[in-house]
Amino acid sequence: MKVVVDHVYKYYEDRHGQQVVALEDIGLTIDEEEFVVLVGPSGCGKSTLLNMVGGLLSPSAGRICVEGLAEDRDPSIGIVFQDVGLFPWRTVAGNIAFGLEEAGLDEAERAERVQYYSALVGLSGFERAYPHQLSGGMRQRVGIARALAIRPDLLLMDEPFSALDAQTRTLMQEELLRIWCATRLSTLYVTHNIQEAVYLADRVVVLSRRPGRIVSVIAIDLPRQGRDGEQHLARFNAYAEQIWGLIRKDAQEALIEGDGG
Ligand SMILES: Nc1ncnc2c1ncn2[C@@H]1O[C@H](COP(=O)(O)OP(=O)(O)OP(=O)(O)O)[C@@H](O)[C@H]1O
Repeated sequence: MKVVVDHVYKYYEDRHGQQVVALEDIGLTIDEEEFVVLVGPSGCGKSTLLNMVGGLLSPSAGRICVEGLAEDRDPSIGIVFQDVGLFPWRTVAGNIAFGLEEAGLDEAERAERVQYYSALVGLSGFERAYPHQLSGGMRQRVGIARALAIRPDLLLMDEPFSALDAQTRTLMQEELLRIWCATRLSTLYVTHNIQEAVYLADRVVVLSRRPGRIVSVIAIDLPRQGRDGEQHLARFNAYAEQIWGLIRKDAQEALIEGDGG
């Protein structure tokens, strides 16, 4: 499935009732089996754009549509947020099965999917554990399994690893890449972290400070496996520097003026 974001604007009202332009004239596609990463300074509208693609917010102007769905139906969308929002009273299996119950799958099919997706995210053996018994990285794995278990047409991830410590984060990026290669879902991923963007993306979309506009779209022409290894280090770093060069001034200004709050 392909997502087309066509001349999209988003306006908010600030606390004085003034109209604020959060996003301006956004044009973007997420192709079939493509991993697109959004980066930009704090408050540039990354989450707003992701939420609009996910249908949680409406554009103020412009349109977002999908192409290439086999049947005439609304797309199904899996979402993973930074705060994974597991139900504390449900086990890992119960959390993964939640969307499947909503979708009316019978018990046998639910059990099969729970088993498959627990294994895919590396949680086999933890199906009966409760969220409080898991580490932060494991909770994110549950969130990913829950999002994938509904077999979505599109995967949206909003800073899913930003609350994790640096080492766990690195491991989870590797895990995500492995999982993504197994599913190859069209994915939109938001992050502040430029290394993470270069590591994961087919294309990195750089947004400017408010009003958020697309400053640049950078195709990462590196192999998926071993992308950050010795062999590709110089090019990996060159991409990261290029992106940081595009964001740096805006990020400094956002820091001083306190955007995003
Ligand atoms: N409900 C709202 N009402 C008013 N303004 C809002 C609302 N939601 C977001 N904004 C403003 O719109 C802009 C974009 O917010 P958004 O959260 O999408 O940015 P972001 O790039 O995801 O930020 P961050 O990187 O800090 O998470 C910000 O200036 C924010 O303050």
